[in-house]
Amino acid sequence: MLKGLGFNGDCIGDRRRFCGGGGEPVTLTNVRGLDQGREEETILSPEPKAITVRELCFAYGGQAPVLDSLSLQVAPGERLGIIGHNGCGKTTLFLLLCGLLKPSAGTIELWGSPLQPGKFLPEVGLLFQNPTDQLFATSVWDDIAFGPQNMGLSAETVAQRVTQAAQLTGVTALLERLPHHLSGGEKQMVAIAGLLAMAPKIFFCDEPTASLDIRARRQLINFLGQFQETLLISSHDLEFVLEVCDRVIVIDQGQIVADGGAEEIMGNQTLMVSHGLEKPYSLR
Ligand SMILES: Nc1ncnc2c1ncn2[C@@H]1O[C@H](COP(=O)(O)OP(=O)(O)OP(=O)(O)O)[C@@H](O)[C@H]1O
Repeated sequence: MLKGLGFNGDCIGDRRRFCGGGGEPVTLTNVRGLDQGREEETILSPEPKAITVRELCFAYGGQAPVLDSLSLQVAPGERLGIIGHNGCGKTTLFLLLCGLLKPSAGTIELWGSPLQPGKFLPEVGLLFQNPTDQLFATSVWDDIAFGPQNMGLSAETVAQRVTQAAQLTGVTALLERLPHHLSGGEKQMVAIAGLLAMAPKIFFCDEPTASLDIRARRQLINFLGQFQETLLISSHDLEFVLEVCDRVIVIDQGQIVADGGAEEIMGNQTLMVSHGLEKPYSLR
């Protein structure tokens, strides 16, 4: 869970600066396909991991470590579910991976380059647990446009990005509305549209189904099912994780205690219970 943005002085900068994106048009299916330079590089040399974390440690303001020598690799295009009991450090890990928190020790690389905490990350999108944390403009259009505008794109390109992102997330009819008058599910889809408008290459979703009803949850599953970039989802909605993610890690006591196929990990009753989790109903 996100405990506000006052991270005892460990938090770096403004969240909107980090909900960045790449330079490509917004589509669910062709974002990587459009990136021909990267395809050519792939032929010449193996593509670096999207995320490489080595011995990552973090503690909030002199408290006990939340993350304790955690190491992780995520391949480009992988869909990784992050599960664990309340307070195990899932949100903290996302904030570190976005450069919003600075590690106490250890290293983080995105596509083979060291992450510099506090630096603008044009290709990383973080969907906050509470969509209200992400919306602040006086119209949905302005909210979705905020990111592309801050990337220095032309007014025409910004308008295109807003239109495309709104279509992809099904919020076109809401574009003139006040974000704070929307329902929880509508806010969530608008927040996603705002991130997509920046064409992120890595998308972190923190508890994305928390405020969604069954229909909106299904819409999100369908949506993320088509998303082709690297996707990391932290959630207590294990059925959701099962549907969207291929791989799952379990975090406990600051470390990854299990890592494998989603069904393999979440179907293991002993493992799940021993880390304060329950086997999803559909795997019983
Ligand atoms: N700003 C903060 N200052 C001090 N401690 C914090 C802060 N934010 C989180 N914590 C603590 O760090 C630990 C990890 O919190 P975090 O939100 O990362 O866990 P989580 O796995 O996302 O939890 P949940 O499943 O409940 O959302 C918790 O013990 C929490 O109380």
